[in-house]
Amino acid sequence: MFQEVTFSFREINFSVIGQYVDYLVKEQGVKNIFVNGTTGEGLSLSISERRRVAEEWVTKGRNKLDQVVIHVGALSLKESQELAQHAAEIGADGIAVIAPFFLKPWNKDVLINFLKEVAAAAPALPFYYYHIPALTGVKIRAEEVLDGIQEKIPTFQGLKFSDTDLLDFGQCVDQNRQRQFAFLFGVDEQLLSALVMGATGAVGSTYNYLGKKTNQMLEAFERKDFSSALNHQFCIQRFINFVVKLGFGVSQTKAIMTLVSGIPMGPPRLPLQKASREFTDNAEAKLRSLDFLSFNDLKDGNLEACS
Ligand SMILES: CC(=O)N[C@H](C=O)[C@@H](O)[C@H](O)[C@H](O)CO
Ligand SMILES: CC(=O)C(=O)O
Repeated sequence: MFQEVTFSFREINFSVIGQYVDYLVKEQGVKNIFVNGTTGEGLSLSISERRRVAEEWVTKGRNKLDQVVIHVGALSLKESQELAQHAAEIGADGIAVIAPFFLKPWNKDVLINFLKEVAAAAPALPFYYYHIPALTGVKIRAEEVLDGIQEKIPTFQGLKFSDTDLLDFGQCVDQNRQRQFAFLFGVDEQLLSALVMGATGAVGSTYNYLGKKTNQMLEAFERKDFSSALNHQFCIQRFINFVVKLGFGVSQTKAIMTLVSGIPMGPPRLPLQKASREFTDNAEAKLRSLDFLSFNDLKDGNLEACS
């Protein structure tokens, strides 16, 4: 959600967050929000911007959203603690932390020591570890991180797992069956497989615009209608597979969010670059042919349509 100010710098447009809360709840059926993570370019924001974004989501989401979890990971432990404490002060429902990714923890114990210090700054808030090895470069397996974590971090509540290693994910679930952890899966195109493995929820970028579709898949899974759950997953895959081939990342996600919601997300911030017009046009055509965007003039005889 950035507003173009000059050619080289973008400021956050806080004023659309309230509108976006209503959009997510009403149009996408999304009532749990993960703030300042990957999609929100949390690591590209200043600390004061992160504080303001968090405040805006918590305030505008009051009585509308179920949970607002703030990502407070940072390279500086001190900054991370400041953000954790701030999340507690504003009444957020939880905090999440990625592994520090410049000077990196080299083993599980060191990573836990870091996470523990952040969690201690918000001792009343549920704590989530955000595992995203492809972006942090910290490849310590989540299953190892979770082993004994509650003794070190009493507020530990769950894992946000953004990786395709379903052996690791499955073992996280299997080894912690007696504990009431949340296992939140973060690879949207594989969510159904993760549900089978025991995922209890999902956090992902595509739920901004495929939330409704994904909820249909979750409902089908709940009623054990696996063939329609699979149809929904395949529909979602068709779209993601298409955009992945065009080059898909946070910038492109932002363009699609603007397109589908009609609420201007603005361009991303450097080092990211705005998605090309060509990308957006192609993505839009695909969304229409899959019937993910309404007023579809291809409806009759459209074999690809998903709904
Ligand atoms: C790297 C990244 O951004 N991961 C997101 C969540 O963690 C996902 O939601 C993906 O954007 C999505 O699965 C599409 O590949
Ligand atoms: C998509 C997601 O999980 C994130 O923005 O961190």
